[in-house]
Amino acid sequence: MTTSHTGTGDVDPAVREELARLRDSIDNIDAAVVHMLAERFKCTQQVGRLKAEHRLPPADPAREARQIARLRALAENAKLDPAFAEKFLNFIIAEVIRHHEHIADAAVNGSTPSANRTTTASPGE
Ligand SMILES: C=C(O[C@@H]1C=C(C(=O)O)C=C[C@H]1O)C(=O)O
Repeated sequence: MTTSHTGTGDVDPAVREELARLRDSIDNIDAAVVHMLAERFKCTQQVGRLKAEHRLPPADPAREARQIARLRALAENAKLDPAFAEKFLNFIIAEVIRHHEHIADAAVNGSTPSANRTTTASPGE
């Protein structure tokens, strides 16, 4: 395979069709991932509010350890790199904990998060 193409304009039509078919599936999968993540965050926001109401800590490391062990096993069965699965879950959980900290701050201090809160930078920031 050559690497000099800048697009797919000069590629064999059969190859272009196969690429388009695969990219359609990738787009569908990406949409499913976004929708599933949105549903997950709806649930975790509810957990965050419940925790804030009952003065529970934002993070639960024991629960996280169980989730990581479970996800790594699922990834291995699915032939997905378990290290990647763990990194991905940790990335999401870090964002969830950040949300929970905001919800807890808002519960204690009103809707404005406390200015002197000490948190580490979260993914995507
Ligand atoms: C959602 C929770 O809060 C945090 C976020 C988690 C997650 O995103 O799965 C798991 C454990 C907690 O650190 C929870 O305690 O269930």
